[in-house]
Amino acid sequence: MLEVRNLVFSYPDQESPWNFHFTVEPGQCIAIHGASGSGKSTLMNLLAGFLEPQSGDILWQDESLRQQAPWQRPFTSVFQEHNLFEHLNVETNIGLGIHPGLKLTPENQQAIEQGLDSVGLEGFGKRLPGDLSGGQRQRVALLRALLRKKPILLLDEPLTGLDSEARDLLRQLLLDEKARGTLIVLASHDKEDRQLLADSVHRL
Ligand SMILES: Nc1ncnc2c1ncn2[C@@H]1O[C@H](COP(=O)(O)OP(=O)(O)OP(=O)(O)O)[C@@H](O)[C@H]1O
Repeated sequence: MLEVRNLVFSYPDQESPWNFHFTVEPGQCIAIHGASGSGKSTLMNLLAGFLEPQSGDILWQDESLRQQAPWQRPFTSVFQEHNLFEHLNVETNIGLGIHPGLKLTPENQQAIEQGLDSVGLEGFGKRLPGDLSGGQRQRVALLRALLRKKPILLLDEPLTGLDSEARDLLRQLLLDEKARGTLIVLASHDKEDRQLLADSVHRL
């Protein structure tokens, strides 16, 4: 279980701090719902370890993550910026997610190829991110996150701006991922995404 226990955080000069508190089981999706500026991305950054809370704790399988660096935590994330390396092709960007030293096995290579097919990007492996559309970059970032095989996916508006075909494809991919036991924390403005994917909603 993922337990976010009274996680208190405020930016300097902020009047009232956030206090995030919820639990989620493996294989379930919690949607983080709130107006623009309500703190969804802030919560994602606290979970991922990019921001330090003032108090409270994050527990995964009863173990505190507070002292763990971002790379040690059980999360993989797709944030709005996508963070693709512009000078490296799609395959290499995804490969770096699987193995930071790019020591990829033939099985890894095959998973990348099959993964590109599954997100509708067959044959795009050798392209540079600059030669992709926004929606295609988004799919590469999501595939990279999925292939890292971490137990928890942090998704900040992962399907925004995609056409309906790509959206349906990725929604199904996320449902499959849940069925495999992956826990998903999803920040989304989209009501349909929340209805389709989420088992619970945390309102900010
Ligand atoms: N580094 C920062 N320093 C001070 N205030 C910040 C900082 N980053 C974000 N904020 C403020 O914190 C609030 C929450 O921001 P956050 O990005 O978490 O909201 P959000 O719910 O993800 O919004 P959106 O839906 O528009 O992406 C906003 O009022 C924002 O201006």
